[in-house]
Amino acid sequence: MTAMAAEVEQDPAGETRPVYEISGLTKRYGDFLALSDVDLSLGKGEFASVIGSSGCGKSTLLKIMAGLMPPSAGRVVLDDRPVLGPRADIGMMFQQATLLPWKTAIENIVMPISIREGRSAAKKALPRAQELLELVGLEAAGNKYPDELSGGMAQRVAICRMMISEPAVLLLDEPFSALDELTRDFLNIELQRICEARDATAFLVTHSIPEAVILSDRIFVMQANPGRVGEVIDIDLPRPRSLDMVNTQKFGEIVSHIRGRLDKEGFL
Ligand SMILES: Nc1ncnc2c1ncn2[C@@H]1O[C@H](COP(=O)(O)OP(=O)(O)OP(=O)(O)O)[C@@H](O)[C@H]1O
Repeated sequence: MTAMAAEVEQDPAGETRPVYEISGLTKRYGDFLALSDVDLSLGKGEFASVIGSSGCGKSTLLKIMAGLMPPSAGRVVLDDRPVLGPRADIGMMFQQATLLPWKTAIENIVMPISIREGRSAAKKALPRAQELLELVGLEAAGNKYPDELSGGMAQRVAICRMMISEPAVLLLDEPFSALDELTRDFLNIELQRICEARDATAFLVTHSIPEAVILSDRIFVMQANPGRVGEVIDIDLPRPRSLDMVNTQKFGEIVSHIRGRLDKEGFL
């Protein structure tokens, strides 16, 4: 971030400006209370994760944040505008890359532009797509089709597709959980690098405590019945994070603290 951008993004107290503000969020499915009075805000450039037992409402929260589902009560505001439906400034990534098999990698990356702004805008975005491919180390793979890519390569193409619209926020629903552990570790470090390079704000749903700790500035620990934020944990490990940090005492302490919180809620 440049010095000027830093001035714009920080308030006089030095706090990072919130880009996402969620207040009093409640979601009912019929009589079932899935989320109760969730408040959270994300600062510009912050990486936050949400972790919690199965069924505590993580995906529900993410879908509401993405504008894919309305809340029963409460507000979601992104960059001072209420989120009332899907928006170009919200990037999403799921467990499966869901690339179109009949399009090349680079054509898949510009697909969101093509849908929103038409084919000529998508053509103009090709050099930007190539830059993104370079950012994820796939500069030679632009003309490959999805069935010629490994699972890890396909997810890196999906990262580029998410980034092409320069979203203000990235909503990540267990994006690497279907991949083998080595690829997953590698892509987590890649994701950190990309977020830092773009000063992106990210919100990750994960079932992996170490993954949440290695990536996050803050972790929201959710509790179930009804789904709510039980604890917010600041992760003050230095950045950039590296995989060898998992062997440090501090990392171990943070992981066991979170595990203790989740065990009480029936996690694992
Ligand atoms: N469309 C729906 N209708 C009724 N109940 C639902 C619906 N979607 C989710 N639920 C319920 O709401 C609760 C929260 O679901 P959600 O998928 O948000 O949890 P989660 O924390 O993401 O779970 P997991 O970690 O298993 O993916 C669960 O008890 C689920 O059964």
